Amino acid sequence: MDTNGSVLALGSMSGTSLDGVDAAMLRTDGVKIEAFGDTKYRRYSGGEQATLRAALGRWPDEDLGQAPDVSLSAHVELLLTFQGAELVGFHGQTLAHDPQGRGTHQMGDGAALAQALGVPVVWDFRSDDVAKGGEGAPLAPFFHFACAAWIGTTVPLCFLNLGGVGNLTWIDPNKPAPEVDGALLAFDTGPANAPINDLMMQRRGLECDRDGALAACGTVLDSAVTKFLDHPFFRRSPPKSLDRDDFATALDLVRGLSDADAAATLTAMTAASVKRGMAQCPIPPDRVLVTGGGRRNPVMMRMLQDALSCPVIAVESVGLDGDMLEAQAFAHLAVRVARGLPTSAPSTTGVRVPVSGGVISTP
Ligand SMILES: Nc1ncnc2c1ncn2[C@@H]1O[C@H](COP(=O)(O)OP(=O)(O)OP(=O)(O)O)[C@@H](O)[C@H]1O
Ligand SMILES: CC(=O)N[C@H]1[C@@H]2OC[C@@H](O2)[C@@H](O)[C@@H]1O[C@H](C)C(=O)O
Repeated sequence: MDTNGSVLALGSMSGTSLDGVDAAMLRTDGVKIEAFGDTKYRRYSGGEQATLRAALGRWPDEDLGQAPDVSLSAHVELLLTFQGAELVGFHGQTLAHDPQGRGTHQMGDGAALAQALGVPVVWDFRSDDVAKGGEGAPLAPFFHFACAAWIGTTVPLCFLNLGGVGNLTWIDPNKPAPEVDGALLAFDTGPANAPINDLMMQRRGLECDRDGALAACGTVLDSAVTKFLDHPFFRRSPPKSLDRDDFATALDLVRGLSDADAAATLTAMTAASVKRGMAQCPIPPDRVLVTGGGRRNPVMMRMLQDALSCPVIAVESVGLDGDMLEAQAFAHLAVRVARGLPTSAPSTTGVRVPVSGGVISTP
């Protein structure tokens, strides 16, 4: 720990798209971002991805096959390549998420990781929040609040993460802390890339609609988008969260369409769900800063810009790294947990009171 209380933390994230592990160093006291550090990515092989995919939807008391070993060894391999970390934030792999039912399951043994790395590890970030009545997600918003301070904004803005699932954070940067009433509103917006990836895999054996190339050739079936928006999720008030496959019905709505029309329609569904979410923000944001893989899809970005009435731009425009923001978030959150600071609040997860989630394991 530095004399000013800041910690060199290493965060890691294995997201719902199951493509690999992101890791990033961050110097922070859990409040202020002092400096961004090294980032690295470790892709899952096809075989590893298939093992993880086979475990999706399973709970800790169910047979997870080789998935825990695959995930842990990928994390150890990647995280050992970093030097100087004083604390690790380990998100793990979400396999199942049902906050109003069975809870939330981020596969990963933080105690074993601490042993392997020889560094304290903060993990299981979401369970406490769920136990106290929260959605357990999204958790990046407390880091988004620190990012808003880092970029020096004085007007409300939004971060939009377009991963497998989409999530939106509205921020009033003039509030003194993220847990204060009115500082944040955060929630999952709907599916983002997951249904598009599933379509591409089913119809073409491809991982994703790279650069929106297929969607760009298609025509949106508006009636399918309207039916999609009929889902009860869109009538719920935020905060609210989703499991990766909660919107499997989206694929049914495009079943009869050509590949290109189906890709275009699923992409339009993502934009339409963000538009719905934006209407739930307290006041319109100055701009929407987009992070996550979806910002690389120009068709998705164009549809979003057409749907929203403020600039929609990638986070790179303000000097942030849209591939690593979630890994950085779990570095930041790890330091908050170590310092006993909250990581979620009623306005981000619906938890009854602000909660400092997470378990700390020492080597
Ligand atoms: N060039 C691209 N063109 C189109 N889509 C892309 C491109 N690059 C990435 N993507 C999409 O982004 C996805 C990966 O996004 P990201 O890494 O943000 O997801 P994640 O972190 O796994 O998910 P989540 O945030 O839901 O946990 C890919 O699966 C793909 O669908
Ligand atoms: C349960 C879970 O892992 N949710 C993820 C998922 O991926 C995006 C969205 O759904 C978000 O709610 C969350 O991840 C980010 C990192 C978060 O907690 O902020």
